[in-house]
Amino acid sequence: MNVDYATRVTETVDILIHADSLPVYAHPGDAGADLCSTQDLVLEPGERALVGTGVSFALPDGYVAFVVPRSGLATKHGITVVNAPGTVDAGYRGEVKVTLLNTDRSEAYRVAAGDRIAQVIFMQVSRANFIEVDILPGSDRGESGFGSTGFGADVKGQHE
Ligand SMILES: O=c1ccn([C@H]2C[C@H](O)[C@@H](COP(=O)(O)OP(=O)(O)OP(=O)(O)O)O2)c(=O)[nH]1
Ligand SMILES: [Mg+2]
Repeated sequence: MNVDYATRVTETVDILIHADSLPVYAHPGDAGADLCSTQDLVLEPGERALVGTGVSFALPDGYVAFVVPRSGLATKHGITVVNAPGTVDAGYRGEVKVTLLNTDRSEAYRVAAGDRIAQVIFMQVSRANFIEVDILPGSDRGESGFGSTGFGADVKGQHE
């Protein structure tokens, strides 16, 4: 099928923001907008730090912002976000901060103010209306989990 990507509509949502510098979508269609550090710091091997971004949001009700690592920093330098995905609640009005961790065993990592340290993804979420029952409905998987289907190419329990 021939899809004309130019005619596809990208859905956007208005996000109220207070920011030193706006998060940046590096390419059209990117899911994540990069967040920048407000501070200079050095992360020694194994060290973590709470890093400011200078950004605060008033998210629409029913939305969440997830703070997630940048793959380049992770792959090249072992820099990740400890609690990924960091959850920014719709009601939170404080500065969005990033708990960076240097997982590298030998190399320190230097962050300069203005560096893009993580990215933020906006998503709609459902809140649960918990309905207590005595017995849960059955399912194929049941209580199997934690590797129950194996790890090779063959999937245990697979059916037509
Ligand atoms: O990576 C993150 C994660 C959270 N937050 C902010 C926004 C979020 O709404 C608030 C609380 O986050 P969370 O609920 O994950 O932390 P908690 O340890 O449960 O704190 P609290 O008791 O305040 O809910 O902290 C960030 O700025 N960055
Ligand atoms: Mg919480």
